[in-house]
Amino acid sequence: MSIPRIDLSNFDENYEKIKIEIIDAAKNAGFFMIYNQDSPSLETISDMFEYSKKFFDLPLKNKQDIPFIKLKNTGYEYFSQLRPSTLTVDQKESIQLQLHRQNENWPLNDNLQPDWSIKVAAFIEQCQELSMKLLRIFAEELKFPSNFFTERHDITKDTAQSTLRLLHYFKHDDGDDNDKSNLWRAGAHTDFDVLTLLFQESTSISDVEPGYNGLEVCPGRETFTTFGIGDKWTKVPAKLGDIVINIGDMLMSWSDDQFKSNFHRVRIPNSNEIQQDRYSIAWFNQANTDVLIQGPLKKYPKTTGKNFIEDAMKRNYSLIKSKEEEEKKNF
Ligand SMILES: O=C(O)CCC(=O)C(=O)O
Ligand SMILES: [Fe+2]
Repeated sequence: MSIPRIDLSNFDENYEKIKIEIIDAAKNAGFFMIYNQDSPSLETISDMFEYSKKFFDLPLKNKQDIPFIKLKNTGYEYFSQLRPSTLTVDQKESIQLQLHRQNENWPLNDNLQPDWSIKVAAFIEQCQELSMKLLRIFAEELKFPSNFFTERHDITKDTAQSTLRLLHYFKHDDGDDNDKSNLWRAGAHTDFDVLTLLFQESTSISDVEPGYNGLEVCPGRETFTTFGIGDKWTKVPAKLGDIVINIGDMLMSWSDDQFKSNFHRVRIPNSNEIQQDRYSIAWFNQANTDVLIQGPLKKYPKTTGKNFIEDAMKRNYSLIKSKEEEEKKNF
């Protein structure tokens, strides 16, 4: 299966055509790529990767000054994200940033400030604006008012849950001959959120460079409750400027499973491939904590933005526990 690539140029004039392409992609692949959006520009995206690297280049102890707070989904983590699909931790470090927590849990390091926070905040606002343009399409398809999702994703309120995540996957040592067969940059998972915008990096927009690749998606998931993992994976080449969009579990539920939240993963390059660090940036749109979530067909019981995320975390945790038990038995 190929991943649809959708041209967003002249968005207002081409709205109806773009809408058809996006809805088709959301109902089938669950993933698509967009390009030629007004904003963020290629230059802004490329600058964001430099700001991201500036942060990750800080000494570990400085990064750890911004602790990861699970329930707030904010802060810095280092080799700590355990995936139910693999029972191993992702080979990465990442920081999650929310606009309304700028004075609470953002890096204040002198090497970054003053412009780091200003640039990151401006980027968040651009991601938000682009996301709301896309979510209008989903709202209309579900016969909700056009601004339905915009009103429910207010990132200026204290109840906001949307998050920018800067990710850095470490380059593996050539000399390291430990078994990597079950190690992943990001183990297979679906996203909990409504809609994810994922920015990948390449040094040139025309050439795809194998060293930055690794993202793979698995289309064809039927329902978010099964945790079923298919085995046909499609490669999504890294290309600066192509924004990868995926539907998350929250929108799948909100659409009574019409839009598909699909599994994806990031693999470690094989020994015969170029070895290099990988950086990516994700913007996760999540409804405010107090928003009521239920699809037009009422397929699932009504829940709130807060409970939806907490339940997803609990489900993940219990899946890890039951898989660990199973492995112990088989040992
Ligand atoms: O880095 C990537 O390409 C994917 C990241 C991802 O899927 C996630 O953080 O949810
Ligand atoms: Fe993801």
